[in-house]
Amino acid sequence: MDEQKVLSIKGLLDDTPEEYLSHKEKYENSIRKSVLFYKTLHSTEDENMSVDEKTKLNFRNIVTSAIFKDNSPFMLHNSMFIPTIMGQGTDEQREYWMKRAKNMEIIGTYAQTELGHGTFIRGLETQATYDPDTEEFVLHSPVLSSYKWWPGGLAHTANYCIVMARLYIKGKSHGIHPFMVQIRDEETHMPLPGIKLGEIGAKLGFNTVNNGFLGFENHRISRDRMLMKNAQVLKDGTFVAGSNSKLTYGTMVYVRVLIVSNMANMLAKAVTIALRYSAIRRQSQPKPDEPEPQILDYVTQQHKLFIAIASSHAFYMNAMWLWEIYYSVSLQLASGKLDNLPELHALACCLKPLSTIDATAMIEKCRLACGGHGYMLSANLAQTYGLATAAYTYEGENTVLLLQAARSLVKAWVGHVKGRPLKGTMAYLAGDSTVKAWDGSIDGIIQSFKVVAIRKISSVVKILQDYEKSGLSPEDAWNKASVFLTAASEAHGRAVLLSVYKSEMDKRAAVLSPPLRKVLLQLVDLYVTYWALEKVGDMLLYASITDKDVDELQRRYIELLAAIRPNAVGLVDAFDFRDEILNSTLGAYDGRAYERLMEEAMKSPLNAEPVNQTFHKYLKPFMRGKL
Ligand SMILES: CCCCCCCC/C=C\CCCCCCC/C=C/C(=O)SCCNC(=O)CCNC(=O)[C@H](O)C(C)(C)COP(=O)(O)OP(=O)(O)OC[C@H]1O[C@@H](n2cnc3c(N)ncnc32)[C@H](O)[C@@H]1OP(=O)(O)O
Ligand SMILES: Cc1cc2nc3c(=O)[nH]c(=O)nc-3n(C[C@H](O)[C@H](O)[C@H](O)COP(=O)(O)OP(=O)(O)OC[C@H]3O[C@@H](n4cnc5c(N)ncnc54)[C@H](O)[C@@H]3O)c2cc1C
Repeated sequence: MDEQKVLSIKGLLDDTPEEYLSHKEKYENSIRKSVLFYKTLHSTEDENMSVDEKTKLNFRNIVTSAIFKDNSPFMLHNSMFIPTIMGQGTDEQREYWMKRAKNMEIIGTYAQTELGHGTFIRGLETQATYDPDTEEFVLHSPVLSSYKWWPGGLAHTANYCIVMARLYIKGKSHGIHPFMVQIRDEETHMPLPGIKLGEIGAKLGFNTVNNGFLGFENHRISRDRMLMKNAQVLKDGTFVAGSNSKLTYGTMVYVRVLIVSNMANMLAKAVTIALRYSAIRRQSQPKPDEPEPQILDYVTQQHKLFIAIASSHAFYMNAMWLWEIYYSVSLQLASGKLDNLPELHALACCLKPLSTIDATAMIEKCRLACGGHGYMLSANLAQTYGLATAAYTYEGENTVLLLQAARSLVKAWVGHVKGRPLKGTMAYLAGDSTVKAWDGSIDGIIQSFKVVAIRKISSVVKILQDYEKSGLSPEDAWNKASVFLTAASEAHGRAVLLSVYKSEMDKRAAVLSPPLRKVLLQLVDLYVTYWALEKVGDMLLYASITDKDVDELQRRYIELLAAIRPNAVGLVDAFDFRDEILNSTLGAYDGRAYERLMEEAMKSPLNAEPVNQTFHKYLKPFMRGKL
């Protein structure tokens, strides 16, 4: 990614901090910058790109979107509108729409969630009724709850959008399908007739993404606006179903994979800020005859921050591994081979939740590790948290996705018990389900996490079966057991995260210099040891760990923190974020945090004058008893 080129764009960086702009000004400023950015670095994914190039592009989009401190109103254009055209359009539709979308002749978004439904896609109420007489679809929002609600860029930015709507033909519902809908006039940008648009209001974050609402009043579109790669409606209204109704959910799988790499990037940003600040901040005097130490020398500070470095590496390695699987399954789907789609879906339903749960918690921990200055918006930690925590919810709320993964794990386990072979990332479920004696090596601990997953999956299946034997319906049994179903999915996800991180690092270790290999493998060791201590209950229950082993693990963990300390600043410098991307008074490379805090403070509009006009208008009369 040519950051120099991006950062050389005049006007891209803010003179007035966004914090002091109004809600409306923030949006307008973000549009201004997005246009500048795209004009200079306009690039989108090309279907002929190699896996590596595609992944770099996704990373590039993620990194560049960081410039905005919040996300761009163009975000959905890149991350969902274009991927949906690519994944759901016929060759002809792709040919036409990809050209317009890539050239930014049109700006799109992805409108699926409604005021009344987000998780339950099969409950979406927006109607697309086929009229064979005119060969058109009539889009209609029958009730308020059917209004599209949330899509990024929908309010004032996009002039087209993918609408996920329920298809009706001759009164019969044929499920949810994607429709390309023009929502604003390309010249005037006015909403088209029968279309109501607006903004949903201020949020915890994402305040420049222009999330909006969309309602239809019998709005007509031509038949060729249904994206018909996976299912078709013929002129006479004949419906031709796709090979798998879930193929229309394909964009969500893509974004879930993208989110894992995005979490690696977000966490890397936050720990760079917090760790650099911890290297310059001195506080307290544990040794009376010595100067105040860097707070980075407090082991508790190392405990808060070093796991974030290792986790960012772990998410990155898992994301690159998952991208390979995504692209190979996508190629298989293109040739009609569907049998690896369930595994990809299950993996994305584990890794998206775990990476967002961990990243959100660790970004907040990075903020908390910076004391009062971490609470300043100019530190850019709160905003980073706001962006990350949104990913807990969007693209499939985490609980819901973990339950989806549990569906696959339960099916795999029941099949295994009946003698059906297990494959891919679930093959280990056929392995040994006991740990005779604790093995504290990295591979031994990873094996213990696999045993924990096996035991949690097998025990929750037993709970389900007992409930069903007692007369409960499968649905009620499932709901009753759902807390432990999500726990089983989390255990599987942990086992995958750990084993992929280790194996991907091992692959790379061979080409690393010995000093670099040593440091990176220390991070793997730290990650595995940290999680063994975090999940010590599971280790006691299922992995034969003794109190002596725990004591040994704790000492190893402390030694690892000490071993990593000398390289800690180098490890975050290696993320190679430029100051403009970090956008943080605390994280700048030169370490001049106090000067930057003061510089940013002086940009507050309140500091433009020594006495604010409210003194004469309110305070003085009030203090003189005259109000
Ligand atoms: C200028 C700079 C610009 C920079 C631009 C780029 C910046 C990029 C930065 C960051 C990257 C990320 C940013 C993305 C931003 C996104 C914003 C948010 C968008 C959204 O949120 S879009 C809406 C997302 N909504 C959801 O995800 C809804 C979640 N719900 C569901 O997915 C489904 O309802 C469900 C899966 C929970 C249930 O579906 P359903 O009821 O139909 O199915 P079930 O009965 O449960 O299962 C049946 C069966 O189907 C299988 N199944 C389900 N889903 C899938 C799937 N997706 N693929 C394959 N198979 C699937 C399921 O396993 C069952 O199988 P079995 O019967 O068990 O065999
Ligand atoms: C910042 C942001 C950006 C977004 N951008 C877009 C966008 O561009 N396009 C778009 O279409 N959507 C977008 N969304 C919407 C997002 O996809 C939905 O918010 C998400 O799918 C969750 O749906 P919901 O909000 O309706 O919550 P609900 O589905 O109502 O869920 C609410 C809560 O109920 C519980 N719950 C729900 N279902 C189950 C279940 N089956 N089992 C157990 N518990 C359950 C969970 O605790 C869940 O958190 C965005 C959301 C956010 C926050």
